[in-house]
Amino acid sequence: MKKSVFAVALNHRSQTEHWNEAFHQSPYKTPPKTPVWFIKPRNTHRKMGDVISLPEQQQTFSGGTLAVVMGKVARKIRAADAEQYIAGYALANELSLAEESFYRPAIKAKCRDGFCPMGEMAGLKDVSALDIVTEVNGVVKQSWSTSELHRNAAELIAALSDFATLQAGDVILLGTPQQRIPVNAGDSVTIKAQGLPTLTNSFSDETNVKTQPDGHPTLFALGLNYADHATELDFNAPEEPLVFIKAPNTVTGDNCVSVRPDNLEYMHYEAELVVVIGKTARNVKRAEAFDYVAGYTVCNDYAVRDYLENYYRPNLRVKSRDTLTPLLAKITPREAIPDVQNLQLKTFVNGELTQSGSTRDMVFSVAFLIEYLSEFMTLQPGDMIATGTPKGLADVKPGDEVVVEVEGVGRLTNRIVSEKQFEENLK
Ligand SMILES: O=C(O)C/C(=C\C=C(/O)C(=O)O)C(=O)O
Ligand SMILES: [Mg+2]
Repeated sequence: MKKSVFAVALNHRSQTEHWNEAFHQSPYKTPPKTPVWFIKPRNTHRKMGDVISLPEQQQTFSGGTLAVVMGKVARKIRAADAEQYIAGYALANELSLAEESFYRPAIKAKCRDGFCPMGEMAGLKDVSALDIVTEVNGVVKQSWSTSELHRNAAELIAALSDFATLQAGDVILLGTPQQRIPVNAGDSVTIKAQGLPTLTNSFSDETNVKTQPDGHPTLFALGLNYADHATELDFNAPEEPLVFIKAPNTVTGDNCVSVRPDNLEYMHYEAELVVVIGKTARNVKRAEAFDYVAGYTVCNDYAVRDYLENYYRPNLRVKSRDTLTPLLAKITPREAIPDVQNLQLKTFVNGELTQSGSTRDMVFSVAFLIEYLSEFMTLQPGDMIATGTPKGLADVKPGDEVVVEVEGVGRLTNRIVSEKQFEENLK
């Protein structure tokens, strides 16, 4: 599996029914209006037959589901046309710790090593009422039907491809019921559905069960990792890192354009230092963290604030839109930066300084973040961590030139264009 795996929370009726009351109260206040997307990054990917290592002292739950596999590039596809973009379907297991909150579907619960095995793909004509059956050690523990989903595969493709270009081989997991199945060391879990190759994986409590995952490097990003920025947004600084993942479709390069969707109130830049991982990191202690760093680069983590849905942020619609993460390709080697916690960050819009801060003010340092992430997942060479942005956000408009820079690391320039300009250039 080389491509992106997108997943959607709260797409099964039993889940929205279960959470309905809570979603009308604080902190949610209102149920989500658009799909609550998340990503299963490459460290989670496994195949049929792989042994999956379970986290210690925390219950893991199986979530048998259907995966739709894209057959060609899909951009702004209508649900009625989605069928022709589908290569086929596969069974998958969206493994998770207990789902306790839908404030950024938590990577700590969903993105552990091995938490997304997937079976072989097959072509199926009609998946509108497909029974997805989960067996544990040969005993049926769950059976649910895709007819119980809020949005079907075509509707999810339309919603996602509206802002994220999908590639052939990209996958969308269609969701799981509220009731998940506990799995324990020694269990063998099989997911079945008529017409699809069965998916079986066994589970172990040995921590050294490894396979070599392939796939896109993961781009982690930190929310509110500078206390002054959190204050600017009327938030308290987080007590634990707020990590989200950005999909490859959002990444663009130096001197490229970024598209500001039409009819918006507020889209802002975010200058960020990006850490590039140089070697496989698991259970790394803070004191050794820099041994695992290849170097540093710079990104601009644009966000469309109009699309933040109250408490469910940041869904991919806000932070993972096509072209909204310019990233400098040049990596400054670790050795060239003696103190990464003392670098100036700046943003200039049309030549005027609008954002200025120092990596000194990070809430969670680079070393802390590597220790934190590698405690529950394997970081691999090429993975990156965008470490958050300081205070000083401002709206950007079509025609603006935006430059973000990190002292000693690099400078990244891009220009904002309207949707109309962008679409015309594509013709
Ligand atoms: O913008 C917000 O409200 C907070 C946030 C993300 C923040 C960053 O990307 C950052 O601080 O660099 C979010 O998505 O909720
Ligand atoms: Mg950011």
